[in-house]
Amino acid sequence: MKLAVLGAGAWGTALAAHWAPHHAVTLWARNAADVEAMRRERVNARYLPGCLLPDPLQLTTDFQAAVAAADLIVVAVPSGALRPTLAALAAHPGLPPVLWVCKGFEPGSRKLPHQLVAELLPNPNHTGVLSGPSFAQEVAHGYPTALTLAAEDGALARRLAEALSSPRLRIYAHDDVIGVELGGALKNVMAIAAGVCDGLALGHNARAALITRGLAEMTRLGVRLGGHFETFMGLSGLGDLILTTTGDLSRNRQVGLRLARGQPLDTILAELGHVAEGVTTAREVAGLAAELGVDMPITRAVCQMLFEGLPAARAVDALLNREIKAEF
Ligand SMILES: NC(=O)C1=CN([C@@H]2O[C@H](COP(=O)(O)OP(=O)(O)OC[C@H]3O[C@@H](n4cnc5c(N)ncnc54)[C@H](O)[C@@H]3O)[C@@H](O)[C@H]2O)C=CC1
Ligand SMILES: O=C(CO)COP(=O)(O)O
Repeated sequence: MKLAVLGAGAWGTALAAHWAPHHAVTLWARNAADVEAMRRERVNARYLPGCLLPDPLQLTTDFQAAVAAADLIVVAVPSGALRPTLAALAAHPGLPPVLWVCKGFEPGSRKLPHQLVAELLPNPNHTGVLSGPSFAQEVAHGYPTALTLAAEDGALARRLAEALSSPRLRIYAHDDVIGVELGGALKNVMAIAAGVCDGLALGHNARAALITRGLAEMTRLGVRLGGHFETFMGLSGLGDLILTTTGDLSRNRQVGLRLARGQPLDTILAELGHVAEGVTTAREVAGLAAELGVDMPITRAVCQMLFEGLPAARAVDALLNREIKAEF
């Protein structure tokens, strides 16, 4: 298969490097100097240091050429950059199937990726989402990983899951696009909360409680928005929640760990040097939940810490001392 991976951050680079031995892969980046450096050094020093880029992997800044040659497009830019990337794709005649891998809402519009795809692409039926527990560094190094690929068209999901799986990357097919997208977006907010929990050294009990109640909160909103309950128990829900609430490679968890130390958000994001989708997603989700009357106390607490300067310890006290209620 001829793949064009659009976006050369940590995740786009890792996927392109992983697939390069199995497919003809071109990785597109918008920055010419970055592409030049990657060609020369065979490493993406800024976003994925320490992972060698396989020789067959092609690197380009020529968007049109990358798209024209592809029979599958994988959009790997953050949610905030999805709209312009889809708009550029939409101008292209005879577009092949398109997958996206971002995990978040469009900042400001409260829209999920599939809603932007429906708005902008001529053939939204020919599209899908790839998500699940997958740190870029581990995929790039060939560590075993399992993902979910969801498309409205079940046959397309199955065909692409088979084509993109490798001996170290097992991809399951699914048809619940909304549920898969929501799991990936909402777990980022919970990863921030878990970072706070561990940054304050609140113990294993607290973290287990947070993960469990976080899953309840994700599922409550997710089902209300049309996702299937069982999707939240799968790889793209619980799987990714476990990974990013416990794994220090998670940038969202890192945001929480630093919030617990009292660092201001601007400093945290500047030092991170990568996107942490949970920050914008928390704001979008809190607004959406309030509008729909869905109770999301952990998300609210994350927003108060991120945007209203609520000290982490006070947010924890407030969460623990809410009115007692039934678990289910
Ligand atoms: N890093 C990871 O382990 C994983 C990340 N993801 C998701 O993948 C998406 C991308 O994440 P990362 O690659 O890790 O982010 P990153 O912060 O490592 O890199 C972001 C990349 O997007 C590029 N970019 C930003 N705006 C752009 C635009 N308008 N046009 C073209 N390129 C643009 C940047 O130049 C940079 O190369 C996020 O939604 C993230 O949640 C999903 C699974 C794993
Ligand atoms: O989504 C991810 C792994 O599945 C990566 O999480 P972070 O964006 O928090 O690093």
